Amino acid sequence: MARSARQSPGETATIHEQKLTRGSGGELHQLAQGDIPVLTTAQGGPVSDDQNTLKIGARGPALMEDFFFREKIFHFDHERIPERVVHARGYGAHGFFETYESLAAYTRADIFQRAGEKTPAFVRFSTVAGSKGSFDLARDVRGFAVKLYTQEGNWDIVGNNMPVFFIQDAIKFPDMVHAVKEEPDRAFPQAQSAHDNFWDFISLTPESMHMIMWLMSDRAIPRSFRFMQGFGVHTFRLVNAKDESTFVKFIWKPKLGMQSVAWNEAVKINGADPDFHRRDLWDAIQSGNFPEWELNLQLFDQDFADGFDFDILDPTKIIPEEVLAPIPVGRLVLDRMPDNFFAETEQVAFMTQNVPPGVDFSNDPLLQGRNFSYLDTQLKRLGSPNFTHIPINAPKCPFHHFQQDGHMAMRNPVGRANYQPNSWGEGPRESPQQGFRSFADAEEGQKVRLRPESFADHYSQARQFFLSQTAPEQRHIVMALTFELSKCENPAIRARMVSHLLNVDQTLGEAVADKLGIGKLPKPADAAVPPRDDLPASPALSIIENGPESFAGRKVGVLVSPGADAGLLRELQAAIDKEGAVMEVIAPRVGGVEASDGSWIEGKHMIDGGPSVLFDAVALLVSEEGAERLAGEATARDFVADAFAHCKFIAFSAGAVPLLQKAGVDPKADEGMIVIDEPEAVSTYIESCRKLRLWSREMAVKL
Ligand code: HEM
Repeated sequence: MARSARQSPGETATIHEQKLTRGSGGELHQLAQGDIPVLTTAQGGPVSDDQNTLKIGARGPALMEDFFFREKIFHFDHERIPERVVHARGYGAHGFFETYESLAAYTRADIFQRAGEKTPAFVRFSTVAGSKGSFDLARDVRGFAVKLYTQEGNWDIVGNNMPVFFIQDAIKFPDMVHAVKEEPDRAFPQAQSAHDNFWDFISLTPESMHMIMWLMSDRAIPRSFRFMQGFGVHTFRLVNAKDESTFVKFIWKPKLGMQSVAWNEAVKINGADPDFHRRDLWDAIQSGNFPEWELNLQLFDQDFADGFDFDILDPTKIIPEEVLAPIPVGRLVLDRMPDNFFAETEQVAFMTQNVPPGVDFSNDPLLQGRNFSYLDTQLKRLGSPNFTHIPINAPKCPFHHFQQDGHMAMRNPVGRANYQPNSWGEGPRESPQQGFRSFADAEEGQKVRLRPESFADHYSQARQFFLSQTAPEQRHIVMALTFELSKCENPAIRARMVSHLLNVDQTLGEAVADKLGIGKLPKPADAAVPPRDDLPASPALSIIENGPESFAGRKVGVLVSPGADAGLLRELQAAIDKEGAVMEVIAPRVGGVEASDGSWIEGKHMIDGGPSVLFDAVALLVSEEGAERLAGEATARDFVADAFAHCKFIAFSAGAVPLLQKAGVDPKADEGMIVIDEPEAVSTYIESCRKLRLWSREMAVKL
C-alpha cells in the first residue's frame, strides 16, 4: 500500500507569547486545539493546511485538484459587490425609536399609536460624492437614512443632514451626480465638489442656490454624525383612520446639539484620521454613550400650504421653524454597532417607497422619482430580487406573500397555494382595513413635461439662509465658496457663480468676487422671478445660535511630557468625566511618561499620531523641561498652533509657556487661553469648553 507524503511538519516555534508550529519552508501554522474549532471549507470539510497549495513536489506546479484552494480564491474573487452609486461611504448602527404620545389623530401608522412603544431601528450615515474608501471629512451632504422595523413593515426615512436638495425634479439626478463625482476623463477629484464640472452644472442650475448655501455652510463639515440634524426633505403625508391627510416634514434633532469643524481642520483631519466620523460613532456606542435624536414633525394642512410663501412640493424650499414650530414626537437611540459591517451596513437597502399604512407621499417630483430609483438600484447592488431575505432588510413583523424563487431565495414558501385567489383555504389574503391605502387625492390635468411656475423662485430662501447665519458662519460660507471656485480652471464658471451670489446677497457676491480676484463684478444672473428681500431671518438655521451649552459627548486631548503634574491630570479627568466628555492623553511616546510624583501616565496617542484636530479642546500638562523639548518638534508646535487657529479652548500649565511661544501662540492672547495650575481653574476651563469654540478669535488667526 502506498504511503502519503509528509504534509505538515510539526516543529514548534515561539513568537513572543505565541506558540506555533513551523512548516518545512519556515512558514508558521496555528493548529486547532482545545476550544478552537477546526477550519473547514464552505461545504464543511475539515482543512489540514491553510498555508500551502497542493503541488507536485514542494517546488512543483499547483494542482487543479486543490479544491480547498480553488474554493477559497473563488470566494475571495467574488467578495465585492457594487458600491452604492451615491452615498457609497457610510457607517451604520442599530437602535430603537420610542414614541412619546399617540398620534392617532394624525396617522393610523401603528408605530405612532401607543406612548412608550419601542421600535427597532437601523441608521446609516454617509457622505454622497466619494467612493466607499474615501475620507469622512469631505465637504459634502451627509446621508441620514433611518430604517424603522415597525409592526406594519419597514418604514425608511431616507434623509440628509440638509433639508433641501440641489434639484427639483428627479430627472436631473443623474446629471447632478455625474457633475459632482470625479470627472470622467481624469477620474479625479475624489470626494470633492471643488472642480469645474460641479460648479459648471450648479451655475447653470439656479434652483440649486438654496442647497449651495447649505453645502457651503458649516453643515457640510460636521464634527460628528452625533452632532447633526437629519431631514426627510420632502413633504410627506400622515393619514389617519378616517383617511384624513395632514402634510408633514420630518426633522431629527441631536440631543447633544449641533457642531461642525473648521475647513482648515477638516482638511487636516482627513489626513490624520480618514475614519474620524466612523471612529467617533464606534467609540461613543462601544463606551455606552448612546447618541440620541428627537424626531420632530412639522404638521400642516392644505390651507397652510395654500397660504405659504413657497410651494410645499418644491424640495428646494423649507418651512422655517419660526413659521411652523416642529413638534417632538419620539426619540431615536443608537445603542449597538453591527456585528459585521458588510452584512448589515453595506447590505442595508433603504427605499423611500417603504412606508407603513398611515404615511404617504406628496407629489414632490423629486420624491416621486426616488420612489422608482431605490428599488431599481438595490437589485443592481445586491444582485437579486431576494434582497429582502437578507436579515438587515427583512421585516421584523410577520409577513406573508407569494413572491418566490430567484437567486439566493432563503425563505421559501411551504404548502400548495402560491397564488390567490385559491380554493385551498390557504392565505395570505388582502385586508382593506389593515392594508396600505393611498390617500385618495383628486388629481386631474393634461399629461405634460412642465415645471410648476410656483417652483421658479431660486434665490429668496438662499438669501434667508445666508442672512440667518452668525457673522463667523457667514465668513465660513464666503471662504468655502472662494475655496471651491478657486479650484475651477474656467474663469467663466467662477464669474457665473458670482452672478448668482449677487442675487443671494450683494455683500456675499462682492466678498467672493474680491477673494477670487475678479476685478469687474459680473451682472447679477437673470432671475426667473425677482428675489425677495422681505423674508425674516430664521435663527433656527444657525448652528452657533443653537449651541448645546454643554461639552457632553466632546473630547479633550491632553498633551503630557515627563514630569507632568499627575494630580492636575486626575482633576482634569474627573471634571471631564463629570461633564460627560472624554479625555485622551497624547505623549511624546505612546508608552507614556513618568509624572512628577513618580506615577506613570499611559499615552493613548503618540504626538505624531494625535494632532489637536482630533479633539474639541486641548490641555498642555507639560513640565518646563518637557515643553522645551517638545518645542523642538514640529508635530508638537502644530498641535498647539492648530488648536489656537481652530479657535479651541486651550488649558495649560505654567511649564507649557515655552511650547506656546515657539508655536507662535501668545499665552495671554484671549479668554480661550486658560492657565490651570490650580484645581479650581479646571472648572473654569470646562465651563469655557461648553461654548465649543471661541469664534471671536477667528479674525485674529485669519482661519
Ligand atoms: C431629497 C433628496 C435625496 C435624499 C435626501 C437622498 C438620500 C439618500 C441617502 C441617505 C442615501 C443612502 C442610503 C444608505 O445609507 O444606504 C441615498 C442613496 C441613493 N439615492 Fe438618494 N437622496 C435624494 C435624492 C435622490 C434622487 C432624486 C435619486 C434618484 C432619482 C436618488 C437615488 C439614490 C440612489 C440610487 C442611492 C443608492 C442606494 C443604494 O445603492 O443603496 N436619490 N439617497
